[in-house]
Amino acid sequence: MAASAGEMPPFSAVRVNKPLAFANRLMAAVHAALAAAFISHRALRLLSAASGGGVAVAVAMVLADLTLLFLWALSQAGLWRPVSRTAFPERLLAARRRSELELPGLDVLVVTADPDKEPPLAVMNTVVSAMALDYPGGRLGVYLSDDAGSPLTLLAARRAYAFARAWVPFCRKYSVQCPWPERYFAGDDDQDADEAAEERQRIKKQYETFKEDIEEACRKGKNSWTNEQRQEHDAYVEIINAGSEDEDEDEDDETAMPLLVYVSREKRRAFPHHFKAGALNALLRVSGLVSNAPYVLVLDCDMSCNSRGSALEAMCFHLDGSPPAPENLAFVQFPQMFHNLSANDIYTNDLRYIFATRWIGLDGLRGPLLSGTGFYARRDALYGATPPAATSSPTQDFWSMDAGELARRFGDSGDLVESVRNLHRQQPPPSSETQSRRRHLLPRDATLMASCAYEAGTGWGDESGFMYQSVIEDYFTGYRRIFRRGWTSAYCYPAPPARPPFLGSVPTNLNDVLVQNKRWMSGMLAIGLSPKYCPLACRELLAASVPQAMAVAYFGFAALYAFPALCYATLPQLCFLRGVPLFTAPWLAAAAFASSLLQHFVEVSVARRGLAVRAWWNEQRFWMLNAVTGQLFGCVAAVQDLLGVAALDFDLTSKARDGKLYQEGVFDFTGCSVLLLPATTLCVLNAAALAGGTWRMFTGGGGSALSGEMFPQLFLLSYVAALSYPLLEGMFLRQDPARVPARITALSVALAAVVLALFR
Ligand SMILES: O=c1ccn([C@@H]2O[C@H](COP(=O)(O)OP(=O)(O)O[C@H]3O[C@H](CO)[C@@H](O)[C@H](O)[C@H]3O)[C@@H](O)[C@H]2O)c(=O)[nH]1
Ligand SMILES: [Mn+2]
Repeated sequence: MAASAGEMPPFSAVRVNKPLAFANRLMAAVHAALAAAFISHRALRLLSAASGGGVAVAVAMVLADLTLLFLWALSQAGLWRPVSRTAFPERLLAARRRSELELPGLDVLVVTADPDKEPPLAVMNTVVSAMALDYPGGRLGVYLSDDAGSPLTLLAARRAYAFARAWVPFCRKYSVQCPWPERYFAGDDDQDADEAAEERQRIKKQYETFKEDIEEACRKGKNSWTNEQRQEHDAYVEIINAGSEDEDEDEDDETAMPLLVYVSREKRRAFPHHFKAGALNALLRVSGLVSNAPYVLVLDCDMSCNSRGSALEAMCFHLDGSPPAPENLAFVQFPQMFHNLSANDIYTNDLRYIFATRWIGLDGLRGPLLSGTGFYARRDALYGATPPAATSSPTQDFWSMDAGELARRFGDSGDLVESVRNLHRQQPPPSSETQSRRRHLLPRDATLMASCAYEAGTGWGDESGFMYQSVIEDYFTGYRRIFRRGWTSAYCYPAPPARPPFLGSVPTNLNDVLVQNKRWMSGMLAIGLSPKYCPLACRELLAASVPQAMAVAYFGFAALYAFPALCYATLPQLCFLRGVPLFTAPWLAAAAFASSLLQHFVEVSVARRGLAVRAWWNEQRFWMLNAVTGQLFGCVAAVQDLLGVAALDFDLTSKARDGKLYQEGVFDFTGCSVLLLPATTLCVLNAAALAGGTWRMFTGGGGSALSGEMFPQLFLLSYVAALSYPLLEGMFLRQDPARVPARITALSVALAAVVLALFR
């Protein structure tokens, strides 16, 4: 694991995108100046304004604009210094051939929670894809956590192993690019090698049998594992390799089968299970006992490996001790990309804002935020160590800690404590004897590691492992555990048309999307507003990097967009109806608005490598919709959480829908509930105000009505109406079952009427 010495060429390169950095900074300067002028104008008018209702409206608008400016300013950190990185795995491999370095062990942690919402076949595709990564089999372990403890998933895992015994060698032999069987057999690979044709047919048959078996088992097993059993079950750990035919064969490090371990942690209603973070911590412990690899890859069950190369690419950064690999590197993040995106992505599921823009910018500072899945992290960093003097050398913390302190932090399993200490040592590759022991013998404490009581009174979830205080464990862990302690990260973004390293699935109906956003927003706002954790009050983070603190804070406060959105969706409308102008400097308002639209348009187009009008429009629309739904309810939930009224929940997204309407670019309102109500109500209100106010404006309701001062509002209301057209259509024009539910429409009309009557 020696760092690359002077004569070795670096394993990675980094390039700053200077023209883009310049353009971003220029646009930021222009917008900052315009926004400041606009807000000052408004504030000055306010000072000289008459008293009464007008002042309250003006104060609200100034506060709304200040909130927008604040969030906008925080978001600029992620545009400041965009970079792109390249990894050179062939150099790494060459160094390895010259015995200048060893590849460290790698444990892949996959989590699943519900066999109904997360079909086992898809989960097993993820498992198998990870087993087929291009990495020495003797150093690769895949751990699957099944929070439901479902016998179906266990059975599927055993079948998956049997299939992998054919699949993994096949991928190795023919250097298959796509390790994800379902996609590979659907034709996603340049299946050119004629020599492989025969074997491919044979394995395809095996895959089909495997698939049928699992689907059959799912049909038969439906409803046989009750909700009760999902929430209350014992811990169970099984090394799937044990007892398989390869017992004594392939002990060669390179050609060995990777380890596959099934873990179902104990669940009891009386014990909080901390959702995904709790599952990952159980996996960290079990894997610590079994293989204790110094690096881990975390994967959601719906995010499969789509290329075999990511492991070696990640190691190019981790094992390269000298620049340009970042110093104190804790994790290498790969982008989340998705296999079921629609070309007309009406819910902006592609997460362009994060993975194709901000992470590239943050990579030029101290690295992107931890993003839940698709990252290769150092185990010791996740355990809560402080960075060592030199990258890729082990940290000292756990070595110097006394046994009592280690036991307090990690719990009192002597074996686990020993495994933590061992992280300090430069680990030699496991001998074939250890390997074979691992494959067959479950360590003594493995089941204990997955029990409810094990964490009681320890540092798990706070000082060690993934953090529990937020349902957005990735965001919070990245911020507190990693960046605050001085670690950094790197972003490995294979710009299209390069093969996406991982592909996940997106929710395909509006309600699922909003529920997911509400979870993200509430979880992050609970951190932003927390007196203890607020990123802008975190001295260590600010000392490490102010722009990084800004980026972390941006996400911590993003839900606050709900407030300006609510103001802008009601006040200009009500005032327009009465003929009261709100934008008394029309040109300034227009310029500030235009510069913000332009900046957004440039961002989207740069990410998409071409003028992207439709994607830009989709983002404008979804941003507006989400602000008064996911973000608004996120605010409510975060405040309830902070006040201790109701704890935040992790609503799982369903991965089992076909998403036909989403693919066609049609809004699917099925299952939409009260979460959508503010949006539909405001949409009706805006349409009514637009109609009524325009009528008044042109039929001479008041002498000054036609003066230019009303035009900004006329434009704003028209813009909102155009953006919200799918909602109007869904309420009043569509007849299909996926239209807005009738009771939501009725309620929205009634609520809008009440508001109009009250503030007429
Ligand atoms: O109690 C739980 C809840 C969830 N999960 C797993 O967590 C993963 C993510 O859940 P999913 O429903 O797919 O949520 P998403 O909204 O798609 O996840 C995004 O948001 C999460 C934070 O809310 C991040 O952790 C994820 O990486 C990120 O992809 C899945 O594998 C689940 O099986 C568990 O293991 N146990
Ligand atoms: Mn997901």
